[in-house]
Amino acid sequence: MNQATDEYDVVVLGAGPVGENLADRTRAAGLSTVIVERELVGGECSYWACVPSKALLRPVLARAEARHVPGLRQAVGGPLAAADVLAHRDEEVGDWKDDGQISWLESAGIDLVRGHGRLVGPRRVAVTPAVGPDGADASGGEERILTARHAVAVCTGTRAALPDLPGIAEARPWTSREATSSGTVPKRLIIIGGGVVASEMATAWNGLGSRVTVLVRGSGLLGRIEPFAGELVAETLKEAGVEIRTGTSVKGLARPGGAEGPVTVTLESGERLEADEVLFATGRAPHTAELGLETVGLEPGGWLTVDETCRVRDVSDGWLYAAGDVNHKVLLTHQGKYQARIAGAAIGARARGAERLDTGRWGEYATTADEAAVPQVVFTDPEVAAVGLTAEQAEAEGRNIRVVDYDMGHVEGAVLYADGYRGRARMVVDLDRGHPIGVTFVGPGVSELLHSATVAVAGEVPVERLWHAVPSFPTISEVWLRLLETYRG
Ligand SMILES: Cc1cc2nc3c(=O)[nH]c(=O)nc-3n(C[C@H](O)[C@H](O)[C@H](O)COP(=O)(O)OP(=O)(O)OC[C@H]3O[C@@H](n4cnc5c(N)ncnc54)[C@H](O)[C@@H]3O)c2cc1C
Ligand SMILES: NC(=O)c1ccc[n+]([C@@H]2O[C@H](COP(=O)([O-])OP(=O)(O)OC[C@H]3O[C@@H](n4cnc5c(N)ncnc54)[C@H](O)[C@@H]3O)[C@@H](O)[C@H]2O)c1
Repeated sequence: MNQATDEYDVVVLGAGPVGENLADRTRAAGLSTVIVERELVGGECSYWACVPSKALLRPVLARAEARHVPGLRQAVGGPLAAADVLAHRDEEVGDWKDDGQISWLESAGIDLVRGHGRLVGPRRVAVTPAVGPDGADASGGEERILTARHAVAVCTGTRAALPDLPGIAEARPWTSREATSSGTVPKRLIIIGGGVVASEMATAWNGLGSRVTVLVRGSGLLGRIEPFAGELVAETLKEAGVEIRTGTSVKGLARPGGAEGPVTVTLESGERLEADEVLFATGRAPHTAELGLETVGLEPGGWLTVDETCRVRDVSDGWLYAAGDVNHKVLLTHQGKYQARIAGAAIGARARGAERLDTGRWGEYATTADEAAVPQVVFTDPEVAAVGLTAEQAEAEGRNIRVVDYDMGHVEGAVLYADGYRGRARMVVDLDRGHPIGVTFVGPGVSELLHSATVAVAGEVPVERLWHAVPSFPTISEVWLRLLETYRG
């Protein structure tokens, strides 16, 4: 194999949203930057995760809301036009082609090398030909060595983690990839898992016409969020016809009739369930097994542990960074992009010779929000929007807290938004610090409310000052006023 060598200031591995943002920031800092991608520029998020899932969910949620608006509900009683929804999803992912993203890379002055990248010693990356999504060798056939004067940033993301169950390979289960890219609606779909992917995909495919059964190992949905959120989502899913079985474990799978035949799932109890497809929504595993980590003294296959600037710990000279899903701090696109902005700026500052960076709490070069103020919207019916700590997490940290709950069905803006509005809000206040450290909303239309809570939590806005942040009448945001009134008594 031929070998070509190129030198850059920064080499970024993985062109998902995080790699793209990191490369953008190092370019903005005046550093020559190359990005290596083995599949599609734009990453999992653009083609098999955030974007297609939300394209599938939008009509489902819009219809659910419209069904609660008097005068409108009669117009939206029928089924969704599934073929149109799937076609729109295909458009949103650019038919799984990355031309648009490539022109953006060019406009930003970032070089692209297609292929599988792996470390071959400190500051050195080998890129080997990768098979592109259309089956073609996408790298031009030669191995390239890229050397980095200042930094290598690993932004290689994750893949779906599958449990080791008898028959799982032969059963060819769906992962998040098939669940977000399927061109047909299965008649019967079993979903294994009770987290975010399971809840969103149950909402989407049930809305598109599948008969959905969700098998949850634990006691309910959305275990990392305030319990009332998962409870209301489960209640609404059940009302929409989804079967949810909690405390249920799977012990094996089979697809005896081959690819076209149904799949059988055997439960620990011995009961067998049949479906046309089975989706495993059982978490993520990092893309670090074939990254050459052993050549720089790190264990391959695990999550990369980083400091507050996203610099990988235990690598001498501090030239290796890891941002986004791969460092396991927070598996969310917006938070990975936040890490990318901070890591990119830190790489730039260090390349300019800065000796001490402000990495203190909320400092310019510290990813403090990863610990204190992570926002997340779950696009279920109803939506869930949460930032910061749950009451349980705050108590586990030993915080002196007060928890304030409010039934959003009593907020005039919510009453006008949807007939029979069901929703709840919770604010967790740190009594020693005097500001909210966690806020959770569940209810129709709450996603756009979340940023107000994120500003309050990240800004550490005192409760007394929030009293002067007047929400408009009659919006759902008046829930803030009700929470504050309840807090004050
Ligand atoms: C179904 C689903 C829905 C989601 N919805 C949301 C949502 O609504 N909002 C949200 O914030 N988050 C959502 N997420 C999470 C989100 O997708 C991830 O947090 C995000 O994609 C992480 O970005 P990343 O750039 O770190 O990794 P990725 O998006 O995974 O990108 C990594 C890139 O690196 C490439 N790569 C890997 N190894 C190599 C290598 N050795 N050489 C070259 N290239 C390599 C991959 O091909 C890929 O393009 C969702 C996840 C799933 C599964
Ligand atoms: N809207 C959003 O923000 C959004 C949407 C989708 C995904 N995501 C992100 O993607 C990540 C992955 O989502 P996910 O739902 O796959 O993971 P998750 O960690 O949220 O949930 C995994 C679920 O699978 C269960 N599970 C794990 N192993 C199992 C097994 N062997 N058998 C049965 N159940 C098992 C867990 O108990 C849990 O309920 C999340 O961290 C999430 O932040 C975000």
